[in-house]
Amino acid sequence: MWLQRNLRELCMPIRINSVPFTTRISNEMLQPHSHIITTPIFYVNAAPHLGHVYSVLQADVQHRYSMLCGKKTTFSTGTDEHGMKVQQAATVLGSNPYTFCTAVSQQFRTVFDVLGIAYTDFVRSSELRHVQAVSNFWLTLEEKGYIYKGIYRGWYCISDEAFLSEGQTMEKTDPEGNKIRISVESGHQVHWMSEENYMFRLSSLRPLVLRWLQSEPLRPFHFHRVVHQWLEDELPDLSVSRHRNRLAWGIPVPSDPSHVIYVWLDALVNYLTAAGYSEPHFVPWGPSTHVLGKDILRFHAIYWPAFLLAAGLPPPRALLVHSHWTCGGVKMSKSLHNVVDPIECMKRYTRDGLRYFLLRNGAPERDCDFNHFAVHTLLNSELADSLGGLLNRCAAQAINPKQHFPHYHPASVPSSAYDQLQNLLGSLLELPTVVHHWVESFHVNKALEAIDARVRDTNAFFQSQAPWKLVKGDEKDVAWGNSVLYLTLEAMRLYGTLLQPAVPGLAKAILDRLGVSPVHRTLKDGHFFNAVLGLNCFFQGQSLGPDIGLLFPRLEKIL
Ligand SMILES: Nc1ncnc2c1ncn2[C@@H]1O[C@H](COP(=O)(O)OP(=O)(O)OP(=O)(O)O)[C@@H](O)[C@H]1O
Repeated sequence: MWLQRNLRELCMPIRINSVPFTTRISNEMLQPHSHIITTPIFYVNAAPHLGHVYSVLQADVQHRYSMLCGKKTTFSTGTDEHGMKVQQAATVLGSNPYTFCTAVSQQFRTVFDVLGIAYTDFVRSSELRHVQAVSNFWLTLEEKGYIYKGIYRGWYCISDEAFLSEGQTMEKTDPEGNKIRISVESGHQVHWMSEENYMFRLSSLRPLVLRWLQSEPLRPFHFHRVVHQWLEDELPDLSVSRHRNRLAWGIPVPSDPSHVIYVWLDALVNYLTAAGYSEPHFVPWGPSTHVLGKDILRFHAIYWPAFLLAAGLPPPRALLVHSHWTCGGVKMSKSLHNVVDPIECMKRYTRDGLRYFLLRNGAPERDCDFNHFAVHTLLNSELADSLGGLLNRCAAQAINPKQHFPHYHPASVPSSAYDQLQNLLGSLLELPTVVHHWVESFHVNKALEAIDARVRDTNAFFQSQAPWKLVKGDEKDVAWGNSVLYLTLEAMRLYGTLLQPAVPGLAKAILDRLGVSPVHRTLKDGHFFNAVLGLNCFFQGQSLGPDIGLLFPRLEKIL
């Protein structure tokens, strides 16, 4: 009775960090929206590093989390293969651009596969379907009167493939003592450009882009303010082609092959390519969620919605923006050669170890420095000791000789355990909603932090109730000992379910060890803590799966 009454109270809406949550799994979480999740296509001027892997990993979590909620999502990534930087990199190697791109694109694909990225489409911007999509998109913009021929005079940054106003550049003295101009944002050198090319009427779209921004598509919200500020500054029309004499490696303007299409217009359309834009019966695309680094915010938050609105297509539903991984405080970057190799990291920490570290330590609104000591400390503490330790303790042969989910006995709860049990259950019942809130707001780090905190609480509960002693006691003690085991196994089942998007391999190992069938691994079909809630719980009495040994062996000290 006590527990039933208190659980009713526990199911009331509660507030955490002043964010209102309703407990348990709400219908809103399980709406079967169908939408597309994307990463930017990655520029193939050199092999992938940890920063790229982080971007694609964040998108992978969004995709896998949508599936966990029973939603239909597609997830596209790929490689951006046109432009001056690729042309130059291929020339240096004496290769032709396409051969060069094929090799580097394959490197990206291999890293993503090894990392377990569950993309449903991989777009190469050199593919025919993409070339067709870009050509069709250009023709639509032209038909709707958004393209005209004009003279572009201004600064251009080859490294960022970006046009910059005077105010976005500054003067600097290079190490040889020469005065050069650089981009304020990226620090890369800019050059003066004056040439006739095709222009896009970006300035006329400012009101529509501002209206779209009112729907607050940017997460975290901090980036909304940044974009709003940009839109208040001058917004000149955008040069969207280069003369073929200067850049040959690109998609030709359909009506004028002496020009190639601006690489960012080309690259952004990959999202439409993945949605089938070049197919004859393209159905206007549904809600789109783009994951991107803050360095390419302007292209995604101003140019991309403007292009879409001009073409009569819906602008993105959400832009999930992350910050950068740094090495010694400097952005990890191909051109600076200060990169960390993701394959080496996976050899050292395992695939899920690396996934967990990046997702748990990377924060969307601030840069994060990579160092091996931090990886060791985190993985040993949270995966090996805390999560792995808890699984071992509640599933161990010695304490659970029948190797099953014992029955829960409501009447067995001793009064000395009321408060701890009530607090633990309260936080466990609300955990799916807490995780949902953080994943939706693009704070996967905080979702993992919340799970880790509950794992620690469960360990503390297990330690203080000492079921290994209870199961050897009298009938009442045995009933409570079994209830403690049931609660801990259920908590573990909840963690295994919620961890699937972030660390699919470890989560699978947990759920396999608990004997959870594949159909009960979604949020909808989890039915967590039913026995405590007075509902039918078919996990009671069910056998555990085979022993898996250590979930995550402790890492040796770094020498
Ligand atoms: N250090 C990083 N941390 C997080 N994400 C990154 C990092 N570097 C790149 N990315 C992500 O990958 C995308 C593509 O990056 P890009 O190819 O420009 O990498 P880069 O190493 O900075 O290259 P370059 O040195 O040639 O400018 C970025 O827009 C961003 O989303």
